[in-house]
Amino acid sequence: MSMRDDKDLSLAVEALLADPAYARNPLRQALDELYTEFRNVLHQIDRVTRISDRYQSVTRERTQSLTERYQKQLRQLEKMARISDRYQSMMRDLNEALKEAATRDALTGIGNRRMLMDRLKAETARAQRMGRPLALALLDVDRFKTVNDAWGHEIGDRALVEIARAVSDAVRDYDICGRWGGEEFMIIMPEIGAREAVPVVERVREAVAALKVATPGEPLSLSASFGVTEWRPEENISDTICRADAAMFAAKHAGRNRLEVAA
Ligand SMILES: Nc1nc2c(ncn2[C@@H]2O[C@H](COP(=O)(O)OP(=O)(O)OP(=O)(O)O)[C@@H](O)[C@H]2O)c(=O)[nH]1
Repeated sequence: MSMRDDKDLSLAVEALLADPAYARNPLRQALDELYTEFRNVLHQIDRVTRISDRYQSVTRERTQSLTERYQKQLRQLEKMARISDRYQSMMRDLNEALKEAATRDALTGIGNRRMLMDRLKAETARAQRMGRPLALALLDVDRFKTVNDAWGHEIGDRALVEIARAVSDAVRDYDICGRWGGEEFMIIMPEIGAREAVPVVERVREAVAALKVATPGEPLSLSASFGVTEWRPEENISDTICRADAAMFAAKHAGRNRLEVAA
């Protein structure tokens, strides 16, 4: 029954009940009771409808606010994930830079003593595993104190930079060179023994001797003494280094600008 029918029926029933002509009609009492019951039912339906509407609107609001909160948290999480990604990539770059700084010599730009030690460990392990030889050379610049004394520390530094470049350029692609400390450099030569290392080191010696470092006066010539040896299977790397050092001192005593081999 539509709202309109409902209203018309109510009006009709009320008119019938109010009409004195039907006051004694035996059906009037039953109609009155039925009508009262009908009004009560209508009233209850109305209440239930209003409660249901209110419940629906509360539920809608709650769902909406939950969705909003969820979206907000999602946005915050996305932002945090972006920040974390950026932070991680910064940490990676920083790590790389630190690693680079920790293994590079600040003055000459070639590897430092730490890099040399790392590579020595790796190369001896590899030589041991593959049963291959490994040669090592130590280079000490001759009378370097006189360079500093005559031209000052700055020109001394420039000379070291040029020596580092000359050594790097003269060795083979797969050789490893670095600054061992002060005016000392090391060359690690995988896959060859001391005897085969001689021409390589001789080339390095000639390259250093050919350098002409600019000074306010005459260009400065330099030379270096070399000790060459090879790693013996099973031996500790510090023993190999000691042997190369002793050979280098022998080269100094023999007149400098030369190499000595300790097989
Ligand atoms: N300019 C400069 N000089 C350095 C550096 N590191 C070490 N030296 C200098 O290198 C010189 C090494 O001198 P010595 O060990 O006495 O030996 P040398 O004069 O080279 O003589 P021999 O080794 O006997 O041929 C010292 O004067 C150090 O101050 C550096 O980074 N820059």
